[in-house]
Amino acid sequence: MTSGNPGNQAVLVLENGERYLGTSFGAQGETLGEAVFCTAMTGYQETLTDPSYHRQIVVATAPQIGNTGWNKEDGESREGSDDSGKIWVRGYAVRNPTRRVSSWRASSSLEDELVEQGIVGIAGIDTRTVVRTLRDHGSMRAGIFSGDALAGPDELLSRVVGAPQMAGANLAGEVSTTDGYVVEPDGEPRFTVAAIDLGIKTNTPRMLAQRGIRVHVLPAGTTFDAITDLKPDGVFLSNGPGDPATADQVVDFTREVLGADIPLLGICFGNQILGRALGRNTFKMKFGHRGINIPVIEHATGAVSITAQNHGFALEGEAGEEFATDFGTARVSHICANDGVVEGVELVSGRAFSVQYHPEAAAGPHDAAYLFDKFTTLLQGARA
Ligand SMILES: NC(=O)CC[C@H](N)C(=O)O
Repeated sequence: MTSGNPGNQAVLVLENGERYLGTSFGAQGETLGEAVFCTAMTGYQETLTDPSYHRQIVVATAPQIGNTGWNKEDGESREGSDDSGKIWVRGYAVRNPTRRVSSWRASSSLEDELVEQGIVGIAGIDTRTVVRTLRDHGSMRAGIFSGDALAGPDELLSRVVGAPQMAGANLAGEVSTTDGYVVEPDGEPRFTVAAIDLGIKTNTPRMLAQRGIRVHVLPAGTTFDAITDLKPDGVFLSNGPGDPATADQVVDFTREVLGADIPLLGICFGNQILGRALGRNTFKMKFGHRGINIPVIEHATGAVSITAQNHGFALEGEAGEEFATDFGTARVSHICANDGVVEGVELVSGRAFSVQYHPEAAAGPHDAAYLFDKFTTLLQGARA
């Protein structure tokens, strides 16, 4: 298994007019999205299949990508060709794709999978310079063009600036399950949780099920009345793509959950939703947090977790800040050690909590896995 077509030209065009000439990687054609960078050294399969990356062109800071090929186990999206997960990124920009796959788990190469799923990518560009641009000027719209889509510079730039912005994008409905499904624990279920799929990663229901939870994964747009029929012990709000400021329906839903005193856990988009339900606003970050070694401080204890993250928006707030809500006092529970951005909120009662990072750690460190245990303890306590 080798990466093919190294001779074919491709160009990455940024909204600010910068152009990076490289070779086509994966499918050929045109793709448009928001260019963001991810600093993970491993876990590209999980990154590419994370539905939160919908409409984004990911630039990998790790220079060598593709070493372990593509396998049937690590996909984070349920759909896709065979079981290895649908690729949700809009495009992929890398420095140096590996020429030979080296893993006993690989069923194909990364490039073959990109071709198979029609994902346009680019290789051989100076990704360090692209990342510096995105860091200095912020995430911005971009396009990758190759094959028949290659055209004059002005034409390509006008294609890029004609694409929609990420701010204001309402995307959860585009990635969510339409029918819903159930993930069962191995033994007898101890609890039932209604999980709202705003772009859920496969490992999240898996980690809940490992704790004896029957997980009903439900479409975005599910109403509070619809979940009460399930008599859930708790509600989970998933990660997902797009601008949380557009997610009014699920914010209203969450306020009903909080009003009914049902235990609630949120991850990433789910953290932004809980924050909004508690009366906070979100904002678009300059270039976001995307990687698997981002340090987060728990305000109450000072404990630091190294976390997996992928977000471009955040909640407004300060470390440890307490604020009044319609559901009792809430507080900012976690912040990012790098830049002070809010990384978690909770009701002081303990009934609802959420984090901006990814305890399911796919890929990533397991420092935050205890949060699923904390949720299970909350479900148990709510029954007593
Ligand atoms: N991974 C996520 O859930 C991302 C949430 C949101 N789309 C953001 O970019 O901030």
